[in-house]
Amino acid sequence: MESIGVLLPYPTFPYLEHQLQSRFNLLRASTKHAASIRAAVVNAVDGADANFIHALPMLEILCIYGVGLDKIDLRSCAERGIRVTNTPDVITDETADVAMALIISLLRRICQCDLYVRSGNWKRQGSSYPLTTKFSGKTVGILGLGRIGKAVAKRAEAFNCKICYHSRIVKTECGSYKYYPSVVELASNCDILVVACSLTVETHHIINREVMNALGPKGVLINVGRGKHVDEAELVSALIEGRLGGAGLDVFHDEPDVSQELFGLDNVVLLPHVGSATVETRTAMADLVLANLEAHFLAKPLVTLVL
Ligand SMILES: O=CC(=O)O
Repeated sequence: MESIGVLLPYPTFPYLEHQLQSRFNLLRASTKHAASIRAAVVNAVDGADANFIHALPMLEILCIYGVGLDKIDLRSCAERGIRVTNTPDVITDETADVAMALIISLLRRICQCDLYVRSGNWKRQGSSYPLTTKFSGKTVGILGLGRIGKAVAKRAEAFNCKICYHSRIVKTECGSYKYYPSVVELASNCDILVVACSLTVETHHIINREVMNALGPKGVLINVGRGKHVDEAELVSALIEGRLGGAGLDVFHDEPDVSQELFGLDNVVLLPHVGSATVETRTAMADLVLANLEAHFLAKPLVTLVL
């Protein structure tokens, strides 16, 4: 397959780059080589818009190194008969782990406690750190009970939490979790609201002022989905005004730009979109990309087909 042109438009995980380089004719820019590019590998954050796809007249397959489809112009792909794959399942555990880390960091003030020790304040002040908030036994509300949502629920169950959710459809296989027909009702009935749904026109800014007010001054919002699920300006106001207890965020509205006001707040934990960012998971994601590419060019069934 060394002669097959595969476009990688931006640097990525070195293992993936290396593997692509050794198996295909790896190309870095579409401009000069458009006519020889038969496959492209993109990530879920930068995506592939209509211009990107139209610039590649010979494109047969678009492999997403990630799961989110919100930055992929699926319509252009469908119109052109371009096949699309992503990397589900292998990222589920990591992303759910990060949701748990955000919850515990926020409630138990892990980042502040760490600073308390490092700064010497523990020794200087000779007093114990102020009391924090218990996680075990709380009610966790999950928005989107897909793969990641279910993995969060499973972990929270191990902490003796009660689980409730809102999804487009009732998940009959999760009968022990309480379903709420609206996000506001879900937010009114949980202590911790975890956003784990995909970003679509319907879920854009689904976490709005009303939802934040329903979650309330003791409630916390955790976002491991997409920044655009949350009205970030409203989030800043809710946190500053004390209408919302706290937020743990792995994703932001216009990342890597983060609302500056969040930096000054003590009731937030901010992560640089690292839900799936471990060596193990990124390797598994890369292997899925490679497996899909090879399957396509060997005319075998794709492993994780989107389109
Ligand atoms: O956010 C990451 C992804 O969609 O894979």
